[in-house]
Amino acid sequence: MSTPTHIRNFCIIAHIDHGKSTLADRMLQGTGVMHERNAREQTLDNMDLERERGITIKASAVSVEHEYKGETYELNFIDTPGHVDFHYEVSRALAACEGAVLVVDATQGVEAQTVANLYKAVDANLELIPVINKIDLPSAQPEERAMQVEEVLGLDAADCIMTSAKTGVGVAELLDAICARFPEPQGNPDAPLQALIFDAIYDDYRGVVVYFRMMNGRMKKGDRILMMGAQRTYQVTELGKFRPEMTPTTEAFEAGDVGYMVAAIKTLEDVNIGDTITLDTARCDEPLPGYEEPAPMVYCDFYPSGDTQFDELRDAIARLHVNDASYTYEPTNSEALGSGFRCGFLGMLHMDIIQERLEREGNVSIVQTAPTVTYEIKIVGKGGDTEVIQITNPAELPDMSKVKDIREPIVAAEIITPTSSIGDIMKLCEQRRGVYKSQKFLADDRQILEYDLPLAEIIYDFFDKLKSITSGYGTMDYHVTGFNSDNLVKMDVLVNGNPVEALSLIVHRSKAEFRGRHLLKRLKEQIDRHLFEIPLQAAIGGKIIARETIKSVGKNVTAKCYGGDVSRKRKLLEKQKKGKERMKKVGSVDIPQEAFMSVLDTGE
Ligand SMILES: Nc1nc2c(ncn2[C@@H]2O[C@H](COP(=O)(O)OP(=O)(O)OP(=O)(O)O)[C@@H](O)[C@H]2O)c(=O)[nH]1
Repeated sequence: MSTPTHIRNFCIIAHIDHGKSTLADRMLQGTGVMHERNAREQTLDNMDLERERGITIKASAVSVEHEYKGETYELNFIDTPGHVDFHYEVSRALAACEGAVLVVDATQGVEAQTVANLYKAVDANLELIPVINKIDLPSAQPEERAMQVEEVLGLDAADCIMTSAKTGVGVAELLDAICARFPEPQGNPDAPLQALIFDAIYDDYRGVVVYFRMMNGRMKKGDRILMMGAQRTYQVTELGKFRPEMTPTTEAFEAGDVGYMVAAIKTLEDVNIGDTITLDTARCDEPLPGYEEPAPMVYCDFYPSGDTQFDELRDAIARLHVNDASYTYEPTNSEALGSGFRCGFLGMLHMDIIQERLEREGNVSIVQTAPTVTYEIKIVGKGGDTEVIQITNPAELPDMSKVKDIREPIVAAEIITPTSSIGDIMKLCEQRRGVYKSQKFLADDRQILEYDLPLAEIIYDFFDKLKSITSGYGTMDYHVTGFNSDNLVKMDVLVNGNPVEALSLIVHRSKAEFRGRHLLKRLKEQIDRHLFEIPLQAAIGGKIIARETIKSVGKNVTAKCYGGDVSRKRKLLEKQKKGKERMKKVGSVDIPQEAFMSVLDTGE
């Protein structure tokens, strides 16, 4: 393997869509790993879902060689996601690197996640190279953006490298700067082995494939290794590099190297991202610091639907968890919906992605319930003592006579918006029970607004609202700071007289009636007419606050096609069949998947 003086480990960070993945691809071409002709677009976004959505979900690693001043350097780089839900992936990537390339779109400038990711890199003590990308675009303002990088981020404007990931301009200069400016990895190859697990995937044939960064010592094929957290030993059967496909090597890995390892690991729990690998025979004293466990913010239930059995869903969830340990799951049982899993996610996009990956990669069909946040509940125990419990499901709320206080998670939000939208954004924040903190002028007629907001008020549609108010220019970053009590109540929803726990939610009292009425309207649209009339009711503590009725329908649903149009009739039947695959029966009423998501539309 290369000597540490000629290794550079770095990651690429940026606000979403500023061009990280495209730039990473260009760098692969620039180092001759891929030829332009046969380059598949976005090589590193290798999940189908990533290509379809045009976003990076998982960090991915690649090793390339680059000639600089007549010498060969090995560059190990990790592409990271930009969306706020995937900050956790970014932090993980940073811990395996000495440097970070910070990409800023020359047409957009510094955005909310540019700032957030920069802070993370600085906290991790990484050297930074700022890059102004997309300079080929007519609206690009590279010099102004470089000045903004200096003024807002405190990095030297003169250090910025101007690139176009589209045309390749500046990419060679960037590769040279990486060799020249990023420090070589520290670490002692003669010390006991310490390797950091920064990612893993499950392969049906080879078991868990572990992605790791060597911090100290050496590792080679045949070594008996110990996973320090799990306290399990394994024999390494394959070591390799990402070029960008996994490519086995027979050489030993040394401090500074990045690669993957196969060791016939079939027990998923034995591999924990952030854990330290050492040699079984010459163990290191201490594991590496590892990662801070990310706290899930949003919870929902997954139930098997259609042909999927509970066991199949459990296996799919456990397997995907190896690759993304940031979601949590535990079995749950609902009277109405049967056996399923209560799962926790880092945000709404994360939840969507996991659900879609489970269906695609795990081949299961899922009915998902409405997402909610965690609540802290102060309850009065037996002898009058108070106790605080956390619930992740409104259905778990204890009897209200015992509840002293309901507290909800609060986030500190940083919103970057054009000055022209500032009034409307403030109105939106106030409507969402936000508390104003500060306002700062940024540059080129934009402002940074800081608000404390209840998480429950922003997870659903806040981001869409922000985008539409600012014609797409507003961006936001946030992190949870704590819990606050407020006038919160639980709202139950009854379908045909049966309370459906999966539809109940905790809302602010001042909004309960409005939300209840709106939710029932949406449910009425989503639930098909049955042979009988279905009353829908929203209630707080037994008191009905809103009601709607779904009228009954005759037996033949196709009757409304007036007999004539055969293709339309067929389409309607097909639609019904498809809908049924993702349906849950509550009492005698079929509730489709969409109905469980009705709460996402707050109507505000
Ligand atoms: N004109 C132009 N377009 C670019 C350039 N770099 C990237 N793009 C385009 O910008 C869009 C976003 O690029 P990505 O590479 O997916 O951005 P990203 O930062 O990886 O996005 P996430 O991974 O989702 O955070 C794509 O449509 C790219 O084709 C560039 O230098 N010039």
